[in-house]
Amino acid sequence: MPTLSDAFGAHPVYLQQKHPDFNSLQELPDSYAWTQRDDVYNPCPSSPNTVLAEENVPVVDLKDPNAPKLIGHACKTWGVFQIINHGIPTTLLDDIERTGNTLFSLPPHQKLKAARSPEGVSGYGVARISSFFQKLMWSEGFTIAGSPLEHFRQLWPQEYTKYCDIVLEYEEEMKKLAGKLMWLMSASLGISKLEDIKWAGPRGEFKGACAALQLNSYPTCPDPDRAMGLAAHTDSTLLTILYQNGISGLQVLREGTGWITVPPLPGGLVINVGDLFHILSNGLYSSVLHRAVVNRTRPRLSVAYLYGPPTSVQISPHPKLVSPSRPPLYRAVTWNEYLGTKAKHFNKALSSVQLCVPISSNTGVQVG
Ligand SMILES: C=C1C[C@]23C[C@@]1(O)CC[C@H]2[C@@]12CCC[C@@](C)(C(=O)O1)[C@H]2[C@@H]3C(=O)O
Ligand SMILES: O=C(O)CCC(=O)C(=O)O
Ligand SMILES: [Fe+2]
Repeated sequence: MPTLSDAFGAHPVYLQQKHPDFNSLQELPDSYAWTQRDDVYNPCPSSPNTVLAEENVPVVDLKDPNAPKLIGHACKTWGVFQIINHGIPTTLLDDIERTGNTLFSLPPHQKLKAARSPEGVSGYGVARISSFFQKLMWSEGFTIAGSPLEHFRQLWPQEYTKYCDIVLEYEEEMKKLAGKLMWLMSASLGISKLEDIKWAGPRGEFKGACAALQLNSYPTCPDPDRAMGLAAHTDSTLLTILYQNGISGLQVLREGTGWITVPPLPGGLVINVGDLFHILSNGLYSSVLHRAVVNRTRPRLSVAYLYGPPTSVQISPHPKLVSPSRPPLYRAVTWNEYLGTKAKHFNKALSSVQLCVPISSNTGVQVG
């Protein structure tokens, strides 16, 4: 079976790998100064700025007996929600945060020893989506797909096993949580039997699921209003579980309203609906457009667990969500194929696999 690491072989991304030492800059270099024109994929250019939210991203307590219903409503109306009481130990969240902080605090030459290659997925570098923009983003990232061992050995020749263990434990816990969320989100669409999702396996544990871990660092910025931490995008995943340290920066686009900040909650995790779940739900749940902004005084760190199916499993609109009045809106794709599409078309990837668009929510369709 192909691995996530094979996804970009056909679509290498050549990026400037050398970052300035962010902390030494007193002024924002022009190459990092974004104007509205640079934010080409922002669908909301007339209100590019944050809206003081009258509405907040829903928060769901996983111990609440009403959680399945609340999750369904959040997915349908927002495409994103936060969870609390999810069972991930705070100590593990602290450990992964410390791992990220230690990694990004290493000297630039050390981090570059673990640089991501143009054809690769894993390693240190600028955001993969940078190639779609003229301006640079005020962030650095480290992607882990498969074992982090070789890269971590380069970063920390003495103590790499300690950090590997933390990453492995974090991935294991995230995988279990992602499986639970998959059932909660699917059940809210009426997909709740084991045989409804074949790749979930005989016990419904989604054992073959694939995932990547993305550590994002957003250093303090001398001119945050003109900088961009991570430009607007949707994740290509089924779902993403995002941990943010105590510092704000994540924003989601609320249709008709604008960019809304998702405040970090102590011990909370943000769940994004990704493009593959959008396809699976036949468009009933939309993947959420999100971005990260930066600030002048407090360095921010986020850790995204990007969760998807086994790379060669075809994801298509679920038969239970398809009817004569609502034919399949998307063609079947594997995650690997879709990552390739995303590497080529970026935010137009979803529409590039669209077969037709609904004219209204319940009636007919229009061929796209
Ligand atoms: C599995 C993956 C999803 C991702 C590409 C990747 O191979 C690993 C990094 C992921 C990430 C994180 C930042 C935003 C994003 C769009 C990107 O450029 O790299 C996502 C990718 C994605 O979801 O498509
Ligand atoms: O840093 C954040 O809040 C967002 C990160 C993100 O969107 C990603 O890693 O895909
Ligand atoms: Fe994202």
